[in-house]
Amino acid sequence: MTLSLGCIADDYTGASDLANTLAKEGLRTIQTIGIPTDDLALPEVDAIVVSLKIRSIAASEAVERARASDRWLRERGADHVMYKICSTFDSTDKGNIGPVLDSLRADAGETTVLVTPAFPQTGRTVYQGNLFVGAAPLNESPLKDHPLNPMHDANLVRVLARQSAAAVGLVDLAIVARGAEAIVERLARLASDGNGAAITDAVFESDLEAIGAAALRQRLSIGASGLGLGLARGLIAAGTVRRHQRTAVYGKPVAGPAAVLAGSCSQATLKQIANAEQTMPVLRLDPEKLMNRRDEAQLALDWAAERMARTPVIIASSSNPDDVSRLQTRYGRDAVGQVIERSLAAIAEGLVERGVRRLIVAGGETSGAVVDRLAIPAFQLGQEIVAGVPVLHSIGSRHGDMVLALKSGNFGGESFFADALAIMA
Ligand SMILES: Nc1ncnc2c1ncn2[C@@H]1O[C@H](COP(=O)(O)OP(=O)(O)O)[C@@H](O)[C@H]1O
Ligand SMILES: O=C(O)[C@@H](O)C(=O)COP(=O)(O)O
Repeated sequence: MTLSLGCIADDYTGASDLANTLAKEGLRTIQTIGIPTDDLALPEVDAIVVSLKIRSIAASEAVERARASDRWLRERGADHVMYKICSTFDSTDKGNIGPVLDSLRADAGETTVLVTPAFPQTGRTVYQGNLFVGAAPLNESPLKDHPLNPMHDANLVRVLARQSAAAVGLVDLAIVARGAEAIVERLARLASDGNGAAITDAVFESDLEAIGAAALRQRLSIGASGLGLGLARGLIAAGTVRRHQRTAVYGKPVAGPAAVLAGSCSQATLKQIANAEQTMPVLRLDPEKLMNRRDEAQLALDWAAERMARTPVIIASSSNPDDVSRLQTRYGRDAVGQVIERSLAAIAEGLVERGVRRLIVAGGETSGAVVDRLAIPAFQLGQEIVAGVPVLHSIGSRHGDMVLALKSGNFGGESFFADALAIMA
């Protein structure tokens, strides 16, 4: 297999979002969980998205895993590697976007790396280096209350400069609007001024096409699904890849009960849970008890077992920002995140042992914990449910065929869970 595009995603929902975009644009794409083992049979593809869970771990470890994935992808022919970050630039002043960028840039021998989290389909746009979520600047959006990486600054030139060892410049919209050559010239100028990265404005798909064409002149780029769209269109326009009709895998219907697990505390997910509560049973886990009682997961499984032969069930730890911050003050941010992720992963395993084969997970870190516990090695792309969230068909799962949807906390409308379950039926 010779890859035309290699991708490394810093979380699993982000990986499925990017893989969905690449597949929609005509690239044969699969999502792997980490670097696949040699014995995993993979179909012939144009692009692989290696999913890592490195958004909120120690920067040194994130760097090590990203570099290993980069080497693996390049050994399989990928000339260009895209590092997929969140469209809301989820990170802290310690990283991990900056440290990973610095190390992948050095490995690729690049001077100034193009960076853009724009994803207009989901309302993420960048202007003068400032990230907007819909109409709100990032720091006024619900991301200001994220449990692990609250975002308090919309100016990404500043945000990235705090994380990266190198200086950070800007390719503004006026330059992007002039097309790929103008972007390349601006990057060269930024390089000669000593910048290691360039936040790049983008508002419309045409901006992303110019950005994709410019990025392909280099060996590395960093961004969200919008950049993936630009790279895919650039590869096809250049004749490097033949556009394949999107062949969403429909597969054999997967029988058995369906369940939803939610660990995201985003406003979108909170609304989706409230909406679903009108039509299906929802168990709201008590986060305080999860922190203290070992049998909480077992109680949740008993609750689910009584219901799931008749109806899909939802089990959620999600709380509003005030409750999240109270719990974190008491137990510490990292401890809370890890304990709750572990509990939801244990519940996922118990549900699958009891026959669940269709599973929706809300939350990136939560999805990582669940998929790791289920030890699913890779996914083929199925139908798109909403922008950024595809149906995923397991490859090589020890539980037999499974169908999953890994939903970014922030994605999807209020009826997402019912809509997704209908498509996954
Ligand atoms: N009630 C809660 N209080 C505090 N933290 C929580 C609660 N429920 C879940 N969490 C943690 O919040 C984090 C949510 O992150 P994630 O799953 O990535 O969601 P999102 O996609 O919205 O970013 C996880 O680490 C999860 O364990
Ligand atoms: O780019 C995005 O917004 C998503 O693909 C993404 O990375 C999701 O992260 P979570 O919100 O943590 O699920």
